Amino acid sequence: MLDLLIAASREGLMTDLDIAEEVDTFMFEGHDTTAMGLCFTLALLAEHKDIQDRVRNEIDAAVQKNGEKFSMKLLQDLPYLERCIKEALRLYPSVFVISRILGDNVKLQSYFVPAGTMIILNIYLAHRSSDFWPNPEVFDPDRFLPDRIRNRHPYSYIPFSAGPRNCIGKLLFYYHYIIIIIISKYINIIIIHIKL
Ligand code: HEM
Repeated sequence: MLDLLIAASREGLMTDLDIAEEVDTFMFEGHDTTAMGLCFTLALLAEHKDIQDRVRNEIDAAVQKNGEKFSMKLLQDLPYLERCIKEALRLYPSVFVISRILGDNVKLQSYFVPAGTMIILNIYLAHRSSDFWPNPEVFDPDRFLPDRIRNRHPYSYIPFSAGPRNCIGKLLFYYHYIIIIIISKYINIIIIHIKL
């Protein structure tokens, strides 16, 4: 990736500042988000032993079904784990606020918001709003069962933002998580409370 950016700069297509901004985007949008989300997912599994056991059983069954081979097919055959990851990102969205500057005037119910206004979108609050989520504070992966998401507001769950500038890494992160959780299946995930 860096090689491509440097090659583009040699052709005069990018400045050093452009390259620094791209590196910054990938370090923070790509690395920090994934690392934080994974920590929260593992912490939630540690706190909910019953759910952790169900994940472990699902992985065991899928590994056996796939002839003990670790393949893309195996990674796509773990619907309960997928729901756990989605639910962890609902409770702890790694990017909890985003902002936009309005290009046009917007009418929001009785509010008129003029072009040029900076809008702050609080993803954390949307994900914990009881308008969209019954018992919003509870870790319940089955909220993401197909028949329970069918009528959900399309913007009530936006850990990867939405629209043209949404996250380009939203599938890549998923496979990182699954692989790490499959590996950690072989250990018991527990939380150690350290008193400082
Ligand atoms: C749990 C993991 C991740 C979360 C929660 C996440 C979340 C987000 C969010 C909310 C945005 C939109 C920011 C905005 O609208 O202002 C975004 C953008 C972006 N993400 Fe991710 N991300 C994750 C993983 C990744 C990974 C693994 C990569 C890279 C491989 C990545 C690369 C990017 C890039 C380049 C953008 C900017 C897209 C643009 O501005 O057009 N993200 N991400």
